[in-house]
Amino acid sequence: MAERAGRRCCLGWDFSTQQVKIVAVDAELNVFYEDSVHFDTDLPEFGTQGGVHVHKDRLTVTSPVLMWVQALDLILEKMKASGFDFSQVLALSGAGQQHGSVYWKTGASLVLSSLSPALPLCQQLQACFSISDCPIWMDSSTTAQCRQLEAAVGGARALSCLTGSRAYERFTGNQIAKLFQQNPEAYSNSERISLVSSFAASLFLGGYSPIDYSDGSGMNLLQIQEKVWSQACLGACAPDLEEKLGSPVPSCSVVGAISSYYVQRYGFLPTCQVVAFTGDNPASLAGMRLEEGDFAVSLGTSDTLFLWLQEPMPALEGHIFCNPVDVQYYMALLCFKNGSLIREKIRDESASGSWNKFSKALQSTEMGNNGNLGFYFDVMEITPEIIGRHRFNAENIEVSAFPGDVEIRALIEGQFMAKRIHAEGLGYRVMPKTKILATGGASHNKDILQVLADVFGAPVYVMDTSSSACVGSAYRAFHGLAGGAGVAFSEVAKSAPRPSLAATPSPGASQVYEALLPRYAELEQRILSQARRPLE
Ligand SMILES: Nc1ncnc2c1ncn2[C@@H]1O[C@H](COP(=O)(O)OP(=O)(O)O)[C@@H](O)[C@H]1O
Ligand SMILES: O=C(CO)[C@@H](O)[C@H](O)COP(=O)(O)O
Repeated sequence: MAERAGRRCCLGWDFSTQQVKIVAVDAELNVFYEDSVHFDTDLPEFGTQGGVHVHKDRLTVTSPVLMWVQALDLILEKMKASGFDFSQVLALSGAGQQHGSVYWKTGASLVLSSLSPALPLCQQLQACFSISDCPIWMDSSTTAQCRQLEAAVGGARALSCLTGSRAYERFTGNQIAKLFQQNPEAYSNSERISLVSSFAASLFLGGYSPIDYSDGSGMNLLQIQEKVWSQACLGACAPDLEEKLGSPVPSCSVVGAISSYYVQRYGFLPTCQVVAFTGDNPASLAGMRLEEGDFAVSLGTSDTLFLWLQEPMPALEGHIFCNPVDVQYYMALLCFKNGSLIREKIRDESASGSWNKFSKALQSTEMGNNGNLGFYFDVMEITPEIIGRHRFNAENIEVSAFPGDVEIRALIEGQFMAKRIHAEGLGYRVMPKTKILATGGASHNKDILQVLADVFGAPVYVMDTSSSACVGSAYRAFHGLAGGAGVAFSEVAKSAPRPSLAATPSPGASQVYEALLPRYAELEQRILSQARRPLE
């Protein structure tokens, strides 16, 4: 997309699972530049599928750290080639896929702070990481470490009250504990441990960026009320961890000025400020300017559902994070691992790989799918912990297959019923004024959004760009620049374009789903109890 000269702007980055994306947002909060680098297709030499490597045990999932570095080189070169005027950038911020961790080798900070503008980052940072493949949010290999952490702090509920979540396999503290137990040398050779978000900020700073409170809440290490690392959790995970993490900071903090590397190589001004990076879901909350009572549904690689919370309500399911735009508040989040990738698989199997045909199947089938329901968890789901595909006919009898169109509707209805049931299980209710704000790649698909509106019985809104994490990051950069905590984020973002209406509930939807939702919940329980039985 061509740059328009002379626009003062902030940049918003997103280092997500499948790609690195960027937007430039001008002072009137209009997006005027968008770009992305897709890991699988633009950097095939790393051999990722969906941006990740799934290991032989099917539980360990990693991404190469140098792929993220090279993606940044590539996207900056693309911007430069398009004539983007970096001297107009006042500040930048960004987001990262949550929970993933990067291990900087002893001595790396020296390399980071003395980068030569003549060379790309990836050439200079090659030897800077004590492990080349970083654990990411899809990893579920740390069950033993989760149980150890919960035991150390008095159980799952105690951990949830302290850190906002019971122990989850993908949460960074448990991943660090696994690294320390299995590869103590790599752990002790790491002078700093970053989240993907703070790692990306560090690349821009030319020095280590602190972890922000909101993304830091996804580690099982941060006391979300006091906003300090929990000594009990640190101690249970690995020795000397506090110094490797650095102190956490409010999400709206300016963490420094951009490194001279970017000034000399790309023409940024040395005054360009870097505002703390955060998690992609918190950044989306900022981008969608979520209000209390609204539900946000992100349909990216993962599906997530999140909302703004006044008070933390820790539970044994779901997560409470510190709020990324107002340090007094919180956000609740549910994560569903089988999101876009299973939609793609069913599209390939039942709609010849075409989103168009997938949509036609949704259009040609009835709400409620004549009573046919499905659960599609090709990888171990997070919410709830189920694996496998399970299909039921209107008599609740498990069947082995559905016709293609029925399969597609069963998948999409099932995905949204699960979201509503689990959100309601935590006490969050759809009210008459509830809006659903949808984002992520699949929010391009109006027919998927129609099912979302029908299942929730609420209107669905979308932003002009499906990359609300990038847009939210740019808004957060303006917020940090304006003074951060001393200024209301809503004031800074007030002129931002409003989301537009994409779908309203169809007539009769509430009757159909009021009948179907309890059935879905019962069948989910049935699958869960069958899965548990062999262990008992
Ligand atoms: N028209 C569409 N209908 C449904 N899903 C789509 C459509 N276009 C893109 N997607 C999905 O969007 C996903 C990428 O979403 P995105 O939010 O960019 O991911 P992430 O930020 O996790 O890298 C792809 O995996 C793809 O399945
Ligand atoms: O694990 C979570 C949230 O807890 C995921 O939502 C990750 O943050 C990945 O995000 P996407 O790349 O799917 O947007």
